[in-house]
Amino acid sequence: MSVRAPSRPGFLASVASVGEMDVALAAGADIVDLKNPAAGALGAWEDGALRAAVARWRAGAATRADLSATIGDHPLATEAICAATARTAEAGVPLVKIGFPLPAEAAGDALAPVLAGLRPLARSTRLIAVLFADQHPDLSMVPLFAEAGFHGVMLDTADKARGRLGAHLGVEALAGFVASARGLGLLTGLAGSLRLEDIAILAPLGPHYLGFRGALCADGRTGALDPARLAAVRDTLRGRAAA
Ligand SMILES: O=C[C@H](O)COP(=O)(O)O
Repeated sequence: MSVRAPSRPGFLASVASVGEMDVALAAGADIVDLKNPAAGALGAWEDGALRAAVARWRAGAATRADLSATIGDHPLATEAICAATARTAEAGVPLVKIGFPLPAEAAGDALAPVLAGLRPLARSTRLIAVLFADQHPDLSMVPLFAEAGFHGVMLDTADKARGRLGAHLGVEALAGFVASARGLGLLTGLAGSLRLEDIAILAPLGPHYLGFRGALCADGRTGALDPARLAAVRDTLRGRAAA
């Protein structure tokens, strides 16, 4: 599966409710990401809300925005990850984001059964692996996700109190991650308490999208979305392309 290289990074906005989904769509987000920030880095929505959001998104099919959802924070255990992924996919979410706590010191063997369990789901739903920059991730494992049929891979941070993406991985490491994932035909994303000023640093690395939550809220990532902040991120991303 190959993913076209971007002329500019797209705008992923994480939203906590159907109302916020509407706000993000109106603001021109490229991917609206259903996530419960109060329940953790990759906090999941309840089934009913997921299905309502999917129905609303489908009804507004004129929008070119894509729809993703996170499955919740889970340990690297096959049963828990596969069940949560299946639940999210069955709700009709087209892009499902799955967190993999993959510290470099962890045995690669721990990943194999999880990927084997997810492989059938990857045939019908676009799966995105999320690695956590603040957990010393083993980025050499990225090809394993491509081999398992994943659509994409992204970096985020697990502990939002421990600084932004750039506090954990330098530009060189991030550039290497993006280049190697793109080379494998994967959709690539970067996130992790990003602020407006991170866009100028990260956009030139060529990720397909940059993901935001905290920077879009007036009172922190568990607060409400602020349309003015959404517009500022959108405009900065677009201005970058025009430059
Ligand atoms: O997927 C993107 C995340 O929701 C980013 O959240 P954050 O900006 O609060 O780290």
